[in-house]
Amino acid sequence: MSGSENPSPAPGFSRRRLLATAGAAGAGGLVAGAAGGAVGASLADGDGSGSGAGSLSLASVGASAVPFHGAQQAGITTPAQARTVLVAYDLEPGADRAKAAALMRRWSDTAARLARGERPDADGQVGLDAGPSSLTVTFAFGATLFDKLGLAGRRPEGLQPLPPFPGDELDASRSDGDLLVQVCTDDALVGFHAVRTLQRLARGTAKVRWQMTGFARSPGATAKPMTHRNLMGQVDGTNNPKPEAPDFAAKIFVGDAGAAGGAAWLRGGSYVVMRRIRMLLDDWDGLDLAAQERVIGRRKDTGAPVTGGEETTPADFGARAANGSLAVAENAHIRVSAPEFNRGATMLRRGYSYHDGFRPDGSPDAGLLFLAWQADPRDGFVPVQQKLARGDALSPFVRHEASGLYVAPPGCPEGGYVGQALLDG
Ligand SMILES: C=CC1=C(C)c2cc3[nH]c(cc4nc(cc5[nH]c(cc1n2)c(C)c5CCC(=O)O)C(CCC(=O)O)=C4C)c(C)c3C=C
Ligand SMILES: [Fe+2]
Repeated sequence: MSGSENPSPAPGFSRRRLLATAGAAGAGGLVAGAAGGAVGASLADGDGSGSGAGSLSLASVGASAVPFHGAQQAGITTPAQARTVLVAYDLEPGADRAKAAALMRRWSDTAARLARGERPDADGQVGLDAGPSSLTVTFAFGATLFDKLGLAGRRPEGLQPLPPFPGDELDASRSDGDLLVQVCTDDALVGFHAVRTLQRLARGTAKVRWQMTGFARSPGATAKPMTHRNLMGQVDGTNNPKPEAPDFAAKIFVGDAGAAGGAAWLRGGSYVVMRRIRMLLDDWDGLDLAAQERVIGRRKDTGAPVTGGEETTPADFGARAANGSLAVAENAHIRVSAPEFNRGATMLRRGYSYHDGFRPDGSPDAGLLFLAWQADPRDGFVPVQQKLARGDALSPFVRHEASGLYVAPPGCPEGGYVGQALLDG
């Protein structure tokens, strides 16, 4: 049943009591846009004003809602929420196209309802009390799904296995998968609730292959909205492509060329590369500040290029130090990865930090769940990673431990479901 057919709000969370307030803060230079608008609601007071004695207001973080339906799926250009759970699924043996289509409809309907703050059927009540907390659920398909469903002829050309890269130490059991579900939210309990609900709905059709959990800054944790910091302490996301740039959509979403052949269903979709990248933080901590800044080519405190200015000042890649050497080193991460040195290769990086305890040697099992969205990985992640793996000053401090390439269909309208043009067509 779709959300529009059964718009039952969570107790104490009626639409009537939703009051528009300020917009959510953008992260990584992204604007909140329509999908990032926040709404505030009062749960316990009678008139919805939130001002009654003893009343409790649902804070803007909890009440903020991101629409599920739209031309593109939410969770791609949405400013990064505080939490993510990535869950990859494999189809159960014998699951055919009809079963996969039914699952995508169940998942889409439920994700839309959860994103509005409504409770799913047969709810375990974990989601009581909280608002949607900017929940987004984003669905994507791996190459193996097309083969298993007899849809090899409609597999888009960009969905080839990623080539091996020098230095890869990939764990197959935490890589790939027929389906990827990215759940993002500002509240961990809301995230668990969504993940658990979707997993229950998959029974009989798909089973979990792997799961990873990541985190970013919580809204309000910094004095003003700012680009996130990663676990190495760097400001990370500064030079992401900006949604307002004229070529943004062409670089990030699949256009006519990428939707050629049997892949017309993909127009408006996007490819996502997942890399679980462990940071060798004990080694990194052994570098002094100047050396750390040389590795990236940016200052740690402000995120500004080492050639001067502020965070958003373009790096001066031609500048030389007093001794004549390049100010942004030949192997500095921003020089090796920048679009201007990679034939314009562009991707929207929307990664999350992870920390899964400590390894037997005492080093943190921590790093970056790197997630990069692009119109075609052959013109985005692949050439850039080929270069980084060979000549990036950051490489000695990171290990790529898991990998996946998936294609996210375009968004769906109310009454439709994600992937419908492929699975029904
Ligand atoms: C293949 C693509 C990339 C991988 C893998 C990658 C890993 C990685 N990056 C950082 C930290 C930073 N990256 C920064 C910039 C940056 N990184 C990539 C690509 C990959 N990074 C690009 C395309 C860019 C933008 C370059 C530019 O145009 O200037 C930065 C600087 C700030 C920013 O612009 O975001 C940092 C810091 C880590 C720690 C990491 C692996 C763990
Ligand atoms: Fe990077």
